[in-house]
Amino acid sequence: MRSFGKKIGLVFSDGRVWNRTRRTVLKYLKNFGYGSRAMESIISEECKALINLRLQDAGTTIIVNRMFDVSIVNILWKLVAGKRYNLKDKQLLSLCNLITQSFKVADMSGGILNFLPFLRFIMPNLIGYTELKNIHNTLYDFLKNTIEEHKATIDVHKPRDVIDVFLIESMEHNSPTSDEELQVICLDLLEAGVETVNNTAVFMLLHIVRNDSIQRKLQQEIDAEIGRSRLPTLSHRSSMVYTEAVILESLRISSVAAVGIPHMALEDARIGKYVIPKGTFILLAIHDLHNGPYWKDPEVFRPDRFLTKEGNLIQNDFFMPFGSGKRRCIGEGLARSELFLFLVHILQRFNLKIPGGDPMPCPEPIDGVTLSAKEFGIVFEPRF
Ligand code: HEM
Repeated sequence: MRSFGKKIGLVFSDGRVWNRTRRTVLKYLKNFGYGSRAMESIISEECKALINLRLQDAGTTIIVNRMFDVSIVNILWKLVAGKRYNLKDKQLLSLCNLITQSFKVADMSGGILNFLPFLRFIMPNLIGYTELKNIHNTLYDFLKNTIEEHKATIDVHKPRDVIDVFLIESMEHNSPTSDEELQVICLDLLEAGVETVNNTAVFMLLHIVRNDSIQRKLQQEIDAEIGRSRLPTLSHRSSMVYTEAVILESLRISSVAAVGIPHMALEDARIGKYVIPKGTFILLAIHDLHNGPYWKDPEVFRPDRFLTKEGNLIQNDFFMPFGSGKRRCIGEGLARSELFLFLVHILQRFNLKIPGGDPMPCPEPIDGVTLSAKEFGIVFEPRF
């Protein structure tokens, strides 16, 4: 339903289609700076724009739940579609809103629609089919227009972005990527890359605003390593282990990709006393793994659990927010760079306060394809 009745794209495909698509997408993203200094400067520009926006509304209550959406799309879209949107752009905000809505209609198992698909003929409204269909139609209209605009202005000798390279490849080869495939790949990147990072960043702010001492410690590290006038860069990461530990602890306690992305057993298998027949649909219980007894006090937000006594970061086999193995997330590097730069830019410039009269924001998540925080506000108080 999400991919024109075919198993295409990156996130929900498998076998040869998946293999080819994953390799090609990564290659093309890297051609346009993915994982390089160019990527860092794109993230930095978006951080600066976000800080300017927060300076304009400093001192007032900001509902932060969708605060990073447009910045994150801009970072990804600069590589994929060569485009940037104003942080208040109405069309983009409404598209992000649609993605958020679609992530709440179902969960990663696909919900009732996935297990009893015939129900879409009997009660399409009740099981969310109609809503999902409408949302996907609008998202695909947007992507189709974006691809058409590229076709109209393309110069085959000067590809501008990932969409251009896919189109040129299609013109030059016998087994081209169809427009439908390209649309699904773009949707995969948007859906996998925006909600996950936004929701993690929002949970990170939530845990920080709930814990004054953690906020102070972060600001002390920022002041000591970067100061107030220098621009934060990714090179500061290696010396800012407490900040890194706060990011890891946010990824642990509020694991937004709670059950990862569905896998399938390719062969009959046995795990302990369980037999997993070939073809079984499998979800990873990432959120449970990260909040289970191994962590001793899993319900406490305690970044120090990721630090040794000497202050080095601890690698942990029980920690896999980006999955594991061949299908591991392709956006881990980007997501971690975004989380670091968002956090450091914000706390360099602002104290985060719970608005007077508001209760402490609640870390209990809302269920969905990715977990999200319940609505809460923050006052951004300039530090200087
Ligand atoms: C905090 C942010 C993120 C989290 C927690 C996250 C988590 C995950 C997880 C758990 C998986 C499934 C891995 C598995 O099955 O083993 C995954 C897959 C994926 N992620 Fe992310 N992700 C994040 C950000 C991103 C970003 C920024 C992008 C965009 C570039 C992205 C693109 C993808 C794609 C395309 C896949 C499917 C890979 C495949 O099936 O080959 N993710 N992610």
